[in-house]
Amino acid sequence: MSLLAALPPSEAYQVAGSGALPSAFAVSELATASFAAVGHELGRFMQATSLVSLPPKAMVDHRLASLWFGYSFKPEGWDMPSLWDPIAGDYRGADGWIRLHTNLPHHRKAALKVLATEGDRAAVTQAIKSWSVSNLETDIVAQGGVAAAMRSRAEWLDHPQGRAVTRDPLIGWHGPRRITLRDRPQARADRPLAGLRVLDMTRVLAGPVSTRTLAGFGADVLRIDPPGWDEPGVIPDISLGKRCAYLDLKTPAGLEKLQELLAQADVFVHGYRPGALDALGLTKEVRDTVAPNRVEVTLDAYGWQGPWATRRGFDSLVQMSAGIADAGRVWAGADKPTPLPVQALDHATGYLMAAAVLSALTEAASGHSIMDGRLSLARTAELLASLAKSGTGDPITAAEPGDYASRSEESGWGPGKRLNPALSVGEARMHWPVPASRLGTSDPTWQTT
Ligand SMILES: CC(C)(COP(=O)(O)OP(=O)(O)OC[C@H]1O[C@@H](n2cnc3c(N)ncnc32)[C@H](O)[C@@H]1OP(=O)(O)O)[C@@H](O)C(=O)NCCC(=O)NCCSC(=O)C(=O)O
Repeated sequence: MSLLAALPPSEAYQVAGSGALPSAFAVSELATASFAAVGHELGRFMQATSLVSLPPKAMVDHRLASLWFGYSFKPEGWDMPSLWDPIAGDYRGADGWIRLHTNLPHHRKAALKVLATEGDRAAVTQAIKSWSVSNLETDIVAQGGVAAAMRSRAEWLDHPQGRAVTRDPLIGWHGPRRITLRDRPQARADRPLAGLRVLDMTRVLAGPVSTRTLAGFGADVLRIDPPGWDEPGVIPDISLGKRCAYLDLKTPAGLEKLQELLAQADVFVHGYRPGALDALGLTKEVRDTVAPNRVEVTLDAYGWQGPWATRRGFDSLVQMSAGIADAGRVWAGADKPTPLPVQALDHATGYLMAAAVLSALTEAASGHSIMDGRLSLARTAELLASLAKSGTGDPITAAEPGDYASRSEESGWGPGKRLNPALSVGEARMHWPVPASRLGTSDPTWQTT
């Protein structure tokens, strides 16, 4: 059994272009290598499913790969909503810095409750001044909120959770199973994932990047969210190529419908913290019973062992915890947290999740048993920290008109331009006939038969 364990060696793929996102870390190198991981695994899958006789070499456009780690969509004649809630951000406490993540209403409520303020930014700044940042982090997390104190790399590597993360493999594979893949007569060398049904229960950026990637090679992706859920700052970017439906899994009818969809899915990708799916009635036993032939890949924020294994989290918080924002501060000569220029932990984890799905599909197509794959933002941070910067060429700062497709995309909000794809694998070039659409706008049904 050889399930994906690491980034592919550089001789396994071709790269065009040069440049680097300005950073203390090898962000552009990570971007190119994580696209390459998808391409490499897709090539192997194409061979395993007899779409090609030999795996074609992946071709990654280095500049575009870096740009896709930022925003892929540029609205024409309208503005994207802000990515951040007005209170989200970095604050100085009595003994250091802390970041609050308040984009989701229940996370905002938890933070404001601990700070005992109704809260505009000025009131929150004032309230945090007297707090020890690690006490504040503990109290907000205890209320079901999300926040992270800034730690140095050395502090993180000495922290019980930092130590636990370094014991996690890049992709943890668990629970060997044998599965039988469905025939997909639609699949072709230029659209290798056509007909592949991917059930997507991921949120914000990391998980949704993985399913956007699979859709880019033809997969039928159906995203499920709780009724009313929205992430306005990111959905136009990451709902590309997907259909999005609401289902209330706390009702018997919603749960039954979800199980029906899962039973028909080839792939299940989710970003529910350890235990969160179980609480909704979708335990591993239920998933194995309902959908024994699925491939399953998931992510969490802080890793799969250690005291923070079930902690809620986002890229910008993991950057604070894991010493990335502090190393950026030192590199930039700044007096405040300095994060990566893009949310690289999310994006790299997303592409690696897509590569993990393809790796498991290849094993299954080759008649081997598979396992469920687990990734985390914190483990991806360790991968980033281990990469050397090799960047030559001009800094990659912002996308230019030539980086975008010439034709506009009619998204669910209005027209816009999408970045040109960064990856091709033989005849297969990423593209998305389905434009970005709002959450909850499709029926919870599969498009492909
Ligand atoms: C994404 C999260 C932070 C979201 O946090 P929360 O909304 O607080 O998560 P929870 O799972 O606890 O869900 C909150 C509640 O919603 C309920 N819930 C969830 N889905 C449903 C549906 N479909 N129907 C009904 N109810 C639902 C769930 O049971 C909980 O109920 P109650 O228990 O009754 O309240 C977390 O899930 C997480 O850390 N996931 C792992 C890492 C990850 O994916 N992070 C986002 C990507 S990082 C990223 O993209 C970025 O940084 O940007």
